[in-house]
Amino acid sequence: MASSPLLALTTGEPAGIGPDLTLALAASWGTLEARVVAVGDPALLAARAARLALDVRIVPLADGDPVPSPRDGVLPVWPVALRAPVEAGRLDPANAGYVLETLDVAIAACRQGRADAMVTAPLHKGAIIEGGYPDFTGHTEYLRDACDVDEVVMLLATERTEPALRVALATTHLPLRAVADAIDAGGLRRVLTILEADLRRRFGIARPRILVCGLNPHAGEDGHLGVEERDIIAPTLAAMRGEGLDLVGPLPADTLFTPRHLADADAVLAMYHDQGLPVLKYAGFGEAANVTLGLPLIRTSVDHGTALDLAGSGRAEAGSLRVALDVAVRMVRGGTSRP
Ligand SMILES: NC(=O)c1ccc[n+]([C@@H]2O[C@H](COP(=O)([O-])OP(=O)(O)OC[C@H]3O[C@@H](n4cnc5c(N)ncnc54)[C@H](O)[C@@H]3O)[C@@H](O)[C@H]2O)c1
Ligand SMILES: N[C@H](C(=O)O)[C@H](O)COP(=O)(O)O
Repeated sequence: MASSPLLALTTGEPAGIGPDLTLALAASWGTLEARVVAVGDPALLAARAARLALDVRIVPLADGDPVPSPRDGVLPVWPVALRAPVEAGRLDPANAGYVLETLDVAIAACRQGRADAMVTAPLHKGAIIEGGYPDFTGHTEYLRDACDVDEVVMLLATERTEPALRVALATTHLPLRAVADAIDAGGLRRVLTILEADLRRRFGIARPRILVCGLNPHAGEDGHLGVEERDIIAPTLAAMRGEGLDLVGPLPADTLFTPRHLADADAVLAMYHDQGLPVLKYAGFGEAANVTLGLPLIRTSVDHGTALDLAGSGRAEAGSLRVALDVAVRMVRGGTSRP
């Protein structure tokens, strides 16, 4: 029998809730149809397990050791050494290099065929930047550069809604002031091309219908409240419709996210982070996954951040990490129409 998919789970910011959530899942893997190897510091994980009173045995693996099938109370680990001691809830930028090394280990494993997908627990962007990586803006952009591709697309998805809600972003981690300048026809075309292709390839949707938000209030009000819809978004959508894509818009974002529009949509493309993600998180926080499209590997993540206020408390909820693992398994298996 073929072995189940192998997921490399990076444990994220060591002072945050990533270690806690990883351990909570390892205490009881449930119906997970995959093997999981955590990527992180074994001593950190053992200390956090003790603090949380979780009965989880940390099993560091050496290069080439097989990753066993999941067993409750056992967490296999590909070891990466912390750079500085960790106190739950207190950031130390000295560990920026540690966090990035966990990503590098998982990326290499996926690219070399030693893992089928990577799943990432949250990191703290500010701590990475202050730790000596001033250009860092997030996993999404780091993966784009590490995999040497020009463009990637951030998509968050939840099944808590009916139908499932998937929201992709035309721009990711940018100051709001820079958003309008970042929207151009070439970039929008690249994002839509990746989104449409990966909805087919990774999610098994034969002909995805994508709703596209305008940038400005009321989608620019015919050019009276902004010109990006008239000059960039509408012409790009028209051209790509002519190439066979099922694109609707640009629609006013305030009413796009209503049941009438969403009923037959496979995804929404929002123009910027806080146009799309608050809606997705309002609908599905704790039961959503973040997926990076356009990569030569599969990467999923949680829908939340490092929650420093909860680290080490036992009060962080592992629902989104569990969804991220399940979505990765489905993507490895060649896609599904959901989520
Ligand atoms: N995938 C990722 O790596 C990722 C995702 C989002 C945010 N971040 C980063 O995390 C850091 C903190 O971001 P933030 O404060 O905006 O968001 P956050 O998600 O860390 O916290 C927002 C609120 O949600 C709560 N919360 C978050 N996760 C929870 C969980 N699993 N269970 C229960 N409550 C939870 C927190 O306690 C807090 O009240 C930032 O550096 C941000 O960039 C990383
Ligand atoms: N934009 C994401 C969210 O709000 O959930 C988050 O910042 C994570 O981004 P990366 O996966 O690029 O780190």
